[in-house]
Amino acid sequence: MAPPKTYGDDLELVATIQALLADPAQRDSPLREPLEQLLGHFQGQRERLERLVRISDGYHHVAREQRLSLVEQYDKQVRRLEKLVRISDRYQNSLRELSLALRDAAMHDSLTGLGNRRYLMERLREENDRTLRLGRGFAVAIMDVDHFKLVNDEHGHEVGDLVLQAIARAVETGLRKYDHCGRWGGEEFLMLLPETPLDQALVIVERIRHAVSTIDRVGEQRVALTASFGLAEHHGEEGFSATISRADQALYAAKAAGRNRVASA
Ligand SMILES: Nc1nc2c(ncn2[C@@H]2O[C@H](COP(=O)(O)OP(=O)(O)OP(=O)(O)O)[C@@H](O)[C@H]2O)c(=O)[nH]1
Repeated sequence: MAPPKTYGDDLELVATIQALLADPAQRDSPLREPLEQLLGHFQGQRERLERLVRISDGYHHVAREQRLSLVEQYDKQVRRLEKLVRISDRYQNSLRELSLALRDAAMHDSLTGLGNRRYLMERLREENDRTLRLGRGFAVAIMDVDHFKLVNDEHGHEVGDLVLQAIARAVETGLRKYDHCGRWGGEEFLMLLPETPLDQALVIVERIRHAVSTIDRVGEQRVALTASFGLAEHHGEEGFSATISRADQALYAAKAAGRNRVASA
């Protein structure tokens, strides 16, 4: 089988025809006219082919430009996205910090820095769940400053505030590191002693009662302070509200019995 014709073969043929037409010996040849037509046809084809090549080159050029600009656009978008991610990360971090600060503020008493009632309720729920799971009880003590109204009346509200802060420090210092304490309201504080039977809790609460009674000065002001305590041990079979009620009743009993003492229920 003959090999396929190439463009080079065609050029050779064109050169042969041109040589024939240029040959003076062939001037009167009867083939001259068809050869001239063939040459014209070849030249027409060649021009068409060159036009096609130019168009194709142009098309490739445009496609290449478009491809480059697409790559650039893509890179730009990626950089923009990376920037957005960085901004969003920073934004989320500050939101997280803000929400932690808000949570902290919502859980703490601003005067004493201790946990507030909401904080204490969370700890009570946790300890209550632990008791239900593991069967270990906990003790609750409620402390109320004795005749605190007199402190305010005699020394003013500001000194009253300082007294509450000093008492908060005495309570914190007297507790173990795994105990919880907070301001239950006004001049009342609540202590939560995990996994502590009543007799052990009594020793700890007595220590705090004594510490409060030794506060004799806040700032420049001399003061005489005592506090009364109601203590109750929580058992799995009762809700923690019932334990708090019992501690409250014991506190009233301590007040009624003359204050500056611990009563247990
Ligand atoms: N300075 C100050 N006083 C407070 C604060 N919260 C409550 N109090 C005061 O605490 C006093 C509590 O008085 P009472 O409930 O009558 O009790 P008490 O004088 O402590 O007497 P007993 O509890 O019976 O020993 C009130 O005068 C309140 O105004 C506070 O944040 N700062």
